Amino acid sequence: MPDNMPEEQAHPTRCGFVALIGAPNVGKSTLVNALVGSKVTIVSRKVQTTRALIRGIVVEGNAQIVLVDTPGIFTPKRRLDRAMVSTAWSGAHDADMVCVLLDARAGLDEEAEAIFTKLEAVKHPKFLVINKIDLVAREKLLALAQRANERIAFRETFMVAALSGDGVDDLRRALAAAMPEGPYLYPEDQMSDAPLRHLAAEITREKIYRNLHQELPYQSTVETESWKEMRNGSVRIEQTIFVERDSQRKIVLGKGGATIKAIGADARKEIAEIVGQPVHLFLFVKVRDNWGDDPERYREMGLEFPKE
Ligand SMILES: Nc1nc2c(ncn2[C@@H]2O[C@H](COP(=O)(O)OP(=O)(O)OP(=O)(O)O)[C@@H](O)[C@H]2O)c(=O)[nH]1
Repeated sequence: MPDNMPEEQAHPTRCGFVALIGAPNVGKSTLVNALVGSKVTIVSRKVQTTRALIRGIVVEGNAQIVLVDTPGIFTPKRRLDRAMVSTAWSGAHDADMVCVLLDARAGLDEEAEAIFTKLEAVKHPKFLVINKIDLVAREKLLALAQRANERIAFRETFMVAALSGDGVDDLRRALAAAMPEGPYLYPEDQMSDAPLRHLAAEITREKIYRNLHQELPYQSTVETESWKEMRNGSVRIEQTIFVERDSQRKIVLGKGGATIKAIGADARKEIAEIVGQPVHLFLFVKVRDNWGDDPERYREMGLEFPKE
């Protein structure tokens, strides 16, 4: 580049927020991972695993795209579920644009219809992303894209398979081009602004699901209580797993502590990979009654506490 042409003038940077909206299990977390190219949020076969807004940050060309990975939007029953839903929708209103995800196989089912109805009030530019195209025949995809576009005026429609990365590059480029001009909001090498403590807690939570399958559905939460950098370059992390009943505590501990040991070993390995230093992980299991009604737990998860 010639000296008399500063880079900013030749290529003004772009930066903006993209809210991902979709029914549970549509593949939002997988898509964030595919767009970012590194693991930032948890992928699970079980629905509703994303409790807080975790952002992935993508740099594409001269644009920084901040992805707001919204929790599954569904009919809220419990108080915690209502908090997730309202956080998700406020994310949509705050963003520069909205990516609406549809599961190619599920199509415009009841859940998708409910989301589309709510989307009518969201004025931001919208992309339609039909995911899991590997599972459905082409003609069906085209018909689905057409029907969805008759309901909502999408700016563009993308067909992707987030799991294999098919179509993801096109989507990333289009998102970059759609971002408003402006300076980067995050350092260029940052992939996620989720604090490491929170990420570490999410990793342990994922390992609990992995190790316990159906035994302990959605009644546990994990908090990182302490994070100490040691002089020898390792980090000492203490986490508490909160459950609702003593019977659940016993399940998490397992016979002779076997289950908690396995959870700890899995989590420690993955956290160490992410922080790039040796990790000593200490897990505690505590019973807390009705944590689902405790405002403090919501704040720690980055959610607003719903009034009713
Ligand atoms: N076949 C196929 N499966 C996919 C694809 N993308 C995601 N999945 C699977 O769909 C399931 C749900 O994916 P997630 O990324 O956890 O879904 P989510 O929308 O983030 O779910 P919540 O966090 O619960 O809202 C996982 O088993 C993924 O492996 C895809 O392109 N093709």
